[in-house]
Amino acid sequence: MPHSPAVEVRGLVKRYDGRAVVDGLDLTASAGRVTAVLGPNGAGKTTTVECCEGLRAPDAGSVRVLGLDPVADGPALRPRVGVMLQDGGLPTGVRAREMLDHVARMYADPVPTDALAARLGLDAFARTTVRRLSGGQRQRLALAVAVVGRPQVLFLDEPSAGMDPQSRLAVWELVRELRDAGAAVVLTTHLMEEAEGLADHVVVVDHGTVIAQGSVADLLASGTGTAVDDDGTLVVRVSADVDPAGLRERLGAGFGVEHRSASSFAVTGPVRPGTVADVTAWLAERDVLVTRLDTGRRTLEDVFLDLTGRSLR
Ligand SMILES: Nc1ncnc2c1ncn2[C@@H]1O[C@H](COP(=O)(O)OP(=O)(O)OP(=O)(O)O)[C@@H](O)[C@H]1O
Repeated sequence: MPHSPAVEVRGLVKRYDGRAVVDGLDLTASAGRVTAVLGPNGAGKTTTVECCEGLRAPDAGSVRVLGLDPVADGPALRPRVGVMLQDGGLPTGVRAREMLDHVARMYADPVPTDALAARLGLDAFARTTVRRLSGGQRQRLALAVAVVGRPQVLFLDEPSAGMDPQSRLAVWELVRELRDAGAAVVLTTHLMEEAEGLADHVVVVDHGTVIAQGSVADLLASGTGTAVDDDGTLVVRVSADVDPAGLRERLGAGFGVEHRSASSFAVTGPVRPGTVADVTAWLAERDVLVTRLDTGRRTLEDVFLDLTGRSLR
């Protein structure tokens, strides 16, 4: 089997108004693998993917998809590449199912649309025009349109953004199947859970360039944070919102406590069995139930924040 990468980006530069929003970016994606591109808002992910899709021409560097130039060889690539744009990118006056059937007719060997519509739950809004679809429904239709031609390369820009949990699971299952069938899947996402669950290879982009890459396991192992060997993170999910600030005093010096959401907080520091006991006792005194405890394992989100910092873009 030939092993040239399905997508190969070298030294990509894209400027807007003289500002390089993609600045010497390298990216490789292979057949039969899901490559997830992560990065803060404005990092240059969509611009990079749009250059791969032939929607934007690079200012410098090279982009090859299946060995071809996405701009110059667009007509040759179109039947072999599936694209799901961030805003759906579908014409708004067409009914959902007509849209899918119309696109399917353009391919020699499309996926049967009845089955595809059923598994992505399109039947419930088959006769609704794209304009009237909810955000998540539009995303599901856009995904169906992207995959109906059995693409060898599939670009998904934030595929599950705005989707309910049921749809997200259906999308993940479909992406895994396509990957297992040999497609090269490139997806951008802000969902760390999506990257952890789907990606064979993760590329972290910031300020238009790649700042880290590898498998999820590689990235978790290569933690760049300040944690010393002895330190760990205890992520605590709770049944009721609780301000964990007082817990810091209880745990003493060397511990940090971070409120993450209404139902979770994280304790960082030299986490020991006694620490877990202290945390649960402190919560019990407040009549708050622990619904989940994760110990000792940095998450992809921890790594991502270490790499890209905490300032808003
Ligand atoms: N057509 C355009 N004209 C001018 N600036 C643009 C254009 N398209 C994108 N940009 C800018 O390029 C930068 C990168 O945008 P891009 O959409 O690639 O980021 P992203 O990583 O996909 O971000 P997000 O996570 O928010 O989707 C941003 O600062 C954006 O404002």
